Amino acid sequence: MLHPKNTEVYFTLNNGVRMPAIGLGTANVVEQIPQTKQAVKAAIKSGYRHIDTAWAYQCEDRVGEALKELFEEGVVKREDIFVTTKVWPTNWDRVDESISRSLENLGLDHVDLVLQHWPLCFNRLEDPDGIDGVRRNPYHEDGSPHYNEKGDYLETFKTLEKLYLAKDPRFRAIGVSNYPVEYLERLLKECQVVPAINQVECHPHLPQMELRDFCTKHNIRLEAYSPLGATNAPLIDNELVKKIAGKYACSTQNVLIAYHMRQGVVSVPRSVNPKHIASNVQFVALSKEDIDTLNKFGVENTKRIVDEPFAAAIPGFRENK
Ligand SMILES: NC(=O)C1=CN([C@@H]2O[C@H](COP(=O)(O)OP(=O)(O)OC[C@H]3O[C@@H](n4cnc5c(N)ncnc54)[C@H](O)[C@@H]3O)[C@@H](O)[C@H]2O)C=CC1
Ligand SMILES: O=C1O[C@H](CO)[C@@H](O)[C@@H]1O
Repeated sequence: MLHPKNTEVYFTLNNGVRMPAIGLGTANVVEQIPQTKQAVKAAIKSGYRHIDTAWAYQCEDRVGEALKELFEEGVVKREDIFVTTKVWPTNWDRVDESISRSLENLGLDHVDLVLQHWPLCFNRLEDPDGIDGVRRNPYHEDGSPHYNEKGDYLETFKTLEKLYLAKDPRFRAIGVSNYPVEYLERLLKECQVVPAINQVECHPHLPQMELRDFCTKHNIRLEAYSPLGATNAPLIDNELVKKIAGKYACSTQNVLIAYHMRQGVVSVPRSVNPKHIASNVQFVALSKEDIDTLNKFGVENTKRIVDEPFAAAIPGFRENK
């Protein structure tokens, strides 16, 4: 064993910022949103130094309450933790306002990383039950996504880039999420700043081999969302993962997280259960041979688990790529 805990592993981003290799995911299902505060407190007390959140998760205020108490209790200092937030497609042309709103929710003067959440532009439909009065996932009556047809998804990153180059003190790094290779190619042609991160669904059923190679070549760090297979963690019952976990006498959850850690990929498992949060930090020295076996399994059994109908416009999202 090289490291006693996953929480002690850090990766360096392309602008020199150090990012903890594991973070707590906070895209909690609606009923669990009220548990976000205790989950963040449990995570930090278990050694996590990285929280992945977003305006769209409707829990930034609860993350903020937890952090405020942790700072007041002297458990951690602001500079010891890494906080990510994201700009949702309804805010695609309101990047500046979205960042300010997230900081207000979080009660922080800066986050460490801002991601463009999806390469999509949504129309803003007023909805008193939405977030800040706007529907999160807007659809037409016929069920098709309410895209802003005049919008260009790259505008969001271009605005982030402009703020970053102007040394906006509200964040330390910028990146993207859910960008396929084709979109990254366009971004690299039209922008000067290379995104520090591309956060995408990634696990042994979706190893993202082509995207991973592209990101490595261009110094974009891959970050895995849904590392356990999303809600109810279906991948913890995967037979191959169970077999590998048996070899290391560890849990399947630990194999699923080590799969990323050992490949230089950041991961952000979500839980509101303090025992699960604490157990997810056990480091496993997964061998190259076992990683290759898991990658081969994924190439042969590719399956995207997070299926958002609004993602249909993005290449690859409906072809399990
Ligand atoms: N950029 C994007 O578009 C997206 C980002 N994300 C981010 O990634 C994070 C993680 O992905 P998720 O889809 O939330 O799913 P996940 O793959 O982290 O799995 C969450 C499920 O695993 C369960 N779980 C966690 N630890 C466990 C353990 N030790 N034993 C048993 N069950 C356990 C949780 O109770 C929950 O049901 C999100 O919370 C969010 O922060 C997620 C989806 C999309
Ligand atoms: O980050 C996100 O989480 C939700 C649920 O998986 C998804 O819509 C979004 O991209």
